[in-house]
Amino acid sequence: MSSFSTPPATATQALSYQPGFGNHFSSEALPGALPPRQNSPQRAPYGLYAEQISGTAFTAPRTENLRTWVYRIHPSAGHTPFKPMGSASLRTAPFVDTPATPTQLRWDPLPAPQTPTDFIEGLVTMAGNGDAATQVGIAIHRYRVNRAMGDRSFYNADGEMLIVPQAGLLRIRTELGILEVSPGELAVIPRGLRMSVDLPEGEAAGYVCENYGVPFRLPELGPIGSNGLANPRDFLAPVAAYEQREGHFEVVAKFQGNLWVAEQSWSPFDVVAWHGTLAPYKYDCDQFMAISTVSYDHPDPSIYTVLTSPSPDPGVANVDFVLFPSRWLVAEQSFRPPWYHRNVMSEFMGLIRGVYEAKVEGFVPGGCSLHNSHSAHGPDRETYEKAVSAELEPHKLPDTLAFMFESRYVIRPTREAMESPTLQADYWRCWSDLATHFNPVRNPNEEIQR
Ligand SMILES: O=C(O)Cc1cc(O)ccc1O
Ligand SMILES: [Fe+2]
Repeated sequence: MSSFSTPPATATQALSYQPGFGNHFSSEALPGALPPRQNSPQRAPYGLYAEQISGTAFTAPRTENLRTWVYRIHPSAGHTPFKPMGSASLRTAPFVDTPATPTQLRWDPLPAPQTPTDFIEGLVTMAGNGDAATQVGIAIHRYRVNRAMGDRSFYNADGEMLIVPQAGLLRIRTELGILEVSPGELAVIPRGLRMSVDLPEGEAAGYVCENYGVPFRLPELGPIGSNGLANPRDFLAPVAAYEQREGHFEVVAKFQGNLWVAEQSWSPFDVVAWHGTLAPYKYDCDQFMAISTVSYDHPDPSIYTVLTSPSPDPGVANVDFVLFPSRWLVAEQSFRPPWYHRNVMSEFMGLIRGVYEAKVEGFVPGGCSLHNSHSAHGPDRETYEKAVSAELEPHKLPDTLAFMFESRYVIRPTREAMESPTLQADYWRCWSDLATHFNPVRNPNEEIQR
């Protein structure tokens, strides 16, 4: 016997969400399913089981503390013992199977899978750093998938998952409710929360940043003030949505770098009500309030930080998630694209749509690039030539959305990424034919009035 409190995965009915970043949310799919004044009453409403899921140590400071109480049909513990399960291309840090190269790297999109492949089977680890065991660093994966997870669910004890779709809608069922996430939006699934990814459009591709460190939060705004960049109210958490379904359900765990699978005879998405601060969420990148110069020069890309996972050193990120959206460029007397640079932090970039402002060609939607600590990079030749001869009128960057995972730790590519046919062998050539303009006897800038 099965019954649904929510429509099945193919339905198109709009979902409800609760707005706000880091709120203490409350949601019940049946009236009165949340105990009115305590977390763990002798008997929970409707005969439900109470269970607490914590995302930080019990004793973490209030401002950082994440935990949620769920009221569910079955407690989560009732599954068979976990058995090891292989994984095709999913890897976990530390990454030591191939030396990290200082060469600039760029990849084409992943090819379409040849066999039915779900979201977990389709994760291909590109690079990462730190060590999942000590909760430091990240792993960066890509996915290209064509099969719904259906009655297979997944939780990741190694880190939270920032999912950045590039193509295809994701319908993510979680214990706390359902998120639908389109290209141009992102989703964050907290460490340990069970989820299942279905594909209403049949296939999907995108990127995942698995964050072993402290959970993503909004960056400080400093002198920007109390508004701007990603505004808290644009983050959306789901509402409680439970399934009461019996059958054969798999729970896949990612634990210390390995996948494990257990079985149970009921859907893990059986939470009827919940309240708390630990919640999955989504964000529409088109809501990002971009701030930049209205006078001169190109600001550091940290001005486009959406979310940050801090490291113990103030201002230095385990990982920042940075967006490069469509926006107006108005800088006067300035070289407007990103400058040439060597960054102590390491930069992994992806492209959702359009053309990235520093690369005329070769960096395509679904592709990615890696410029590691102190590896020199910047605009390709054509971008440079256009930028130095451009009329500096106000100019709107046409529809585009690129992003960067920037980390203080060197981002080591995996052996699979280095041996992949998608690796562009000639990427380095985009800078090799930059012309020399130097002329020691004539400085045309002397003719320009400042
Ligand atoms: O390398 C890149 O393209 C990312 C980047 C963008 C920018 O505007 C300034 C610095 C930077 O690293
Ligand atoms: Fe850069």
